[in-house]
Amino acid sequence: MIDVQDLTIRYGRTRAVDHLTFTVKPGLVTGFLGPNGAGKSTTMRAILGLHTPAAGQALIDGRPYTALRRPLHTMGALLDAAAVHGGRTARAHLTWLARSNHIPLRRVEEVLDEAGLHQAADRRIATYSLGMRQRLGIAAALLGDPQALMFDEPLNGLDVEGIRWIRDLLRRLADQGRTVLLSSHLMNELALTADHVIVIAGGRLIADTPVDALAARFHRDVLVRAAHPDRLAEVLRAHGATVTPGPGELSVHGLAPQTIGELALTAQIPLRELTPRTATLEEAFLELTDDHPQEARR
Ligand SMILES: Nc1ncnc2c1ncn2[C@@H]1O[C@H](COP(=O)(O)OP(=O)(O)OP(=O)(O)O)[C@@H](O)[C@H]1O
Repeated sequence: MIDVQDLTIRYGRTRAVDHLTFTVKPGLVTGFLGPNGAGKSTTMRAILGLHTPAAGQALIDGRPYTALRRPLHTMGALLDAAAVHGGRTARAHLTWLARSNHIPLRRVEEVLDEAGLHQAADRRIATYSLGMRQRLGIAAALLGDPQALMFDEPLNGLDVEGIRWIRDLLRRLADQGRTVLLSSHLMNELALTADHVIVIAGGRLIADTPVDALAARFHRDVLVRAAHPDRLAEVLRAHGATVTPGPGELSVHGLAPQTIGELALTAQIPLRELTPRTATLEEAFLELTDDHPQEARR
């Protein structure tokens, strides 16, 4: 469990994170979303104790990261895939990490396998693509077999196969009951990956919701095509709907598709199309951040 409580982080006069509160629960993949500069990386660094908050705190299983006795066994993190020594091989890097954290060396082979890096394990990291570095960073995060995992923009630089790999891995980790938090500025990419999303803009929380509920909340209207649109519009309005006629179609707000169908049947008006329209997650996200223009811009 990751608990962010009233967290405020300043860079000089900029408040990068502003009284932010949320909880990341075990057993779910939680997406951490926000436009560039929203404060995601700053929050993640603060969770790892790399920033001193101006107010509030971030706890992992009830303790600040810096107070964890065996941090790599409790929380694994990938913040910046480029931040590894290019002259080393992946195996040497992981071996050094394992040795310095009292982790059995067999874990090195296990995480190399998990990350699909076995064949490249003895190559210098400098020769790795960004996607391979992401895999190595994830392998390092998994090394201590931690209950909580946090990845900053792990989908960046991955090809289609890499994205599928990471989706499966995150799902497996969550199904094992672990706490999984990953950030992204790309809503639609996360839609297929996350169960729950926390959305921030300008360092403030703007949504903390299951992914499905977010899409449902941005339910738009029902598109209706009918044999007698004018007559149907009258019927629907009489039942409380707001109807906006368009070329050959009606946009209906305020009535469920099922009700519209039943009313049309009763009025003996043949329907040709009845389509509920929801915003894509990307549109929902833009709408959310548009509600907070001053924050999103800052
Ligand atoms: N070292 C720093 N010094 C000063 N300001 C910073 C520093 N790092 C980040 N900021 C500012 O803090 C705010 C939050 O940045 P942060 O990197 O946490 O956002 P983010 O959501 O991770 O965005 P991105 O996806 O672009 O990394 C931004 O306004 C950014 O310009």
